[in-house]
Amino acid sequence: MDEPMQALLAELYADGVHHDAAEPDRFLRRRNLEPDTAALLAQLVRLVGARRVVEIGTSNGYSTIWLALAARDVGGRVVSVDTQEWPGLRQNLRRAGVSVDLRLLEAGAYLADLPSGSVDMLFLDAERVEYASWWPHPLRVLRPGGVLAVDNVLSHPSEVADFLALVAGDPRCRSATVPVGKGLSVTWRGH
Ligand SMILES: C[S@@+](CC[C@H](N)C(=O)[O-])C[C@H]1O[C@@H](n2cnc3c(N)ncnc32)[C@H](O)[C@@H]1O
Repeated sequence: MDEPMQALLAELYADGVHHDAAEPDRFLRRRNLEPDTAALLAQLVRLVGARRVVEIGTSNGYSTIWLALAARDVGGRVVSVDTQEWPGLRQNLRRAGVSVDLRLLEAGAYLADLPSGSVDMLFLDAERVEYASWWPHPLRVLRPGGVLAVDNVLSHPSEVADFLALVAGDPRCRSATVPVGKGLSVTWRGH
């Protein structure tokens, strides 16, 4: 990544931390991904060669930019889903020079409508307690060999426990928790 892009991402992240510290309402905080987690996620996109990347939880586009840069490296694209469009989102994507397919939808409904096996990498970063209610679609939409990544599994274990138990109960899944940022669960979906 070149220096101007590194500087833009550092600026967005610092601005988000500053914004969130002054915002008492959790639902109005940007809650951007930690930079180390974002870097790992982006590298997974490249390693997997994930051309069809879906992100659940766009916020103002911080993690989306990381994912879109990586997807572009492997000739892919990102669809990012959120129930609302956050101030500054389109401007941030424009500044980063990335093109992303934005969907203003409830994620459970979006995933339920996707064809089976149509996604190479799915990243969940939304309201964690809702994930289990989206089952089986988060796994169904992944192609064999695809990857499911879930943030906050160490910071909010009880909120993701039901969902991770569903994943663990599927014999096709091989999962690992990476102690980066707030804890990233990474699952490989086998055949
Ligand atoms: C933690 S923030 C996402 C942060 C973002 N990934 C980043 O790193 O910049 C969570 C986002 O999920 C969205 N969200 C919450 N529940 C959702 C749902 N059911 N469907 C789609 N988006 C949802 C919220 O509006 C919010 O923007």
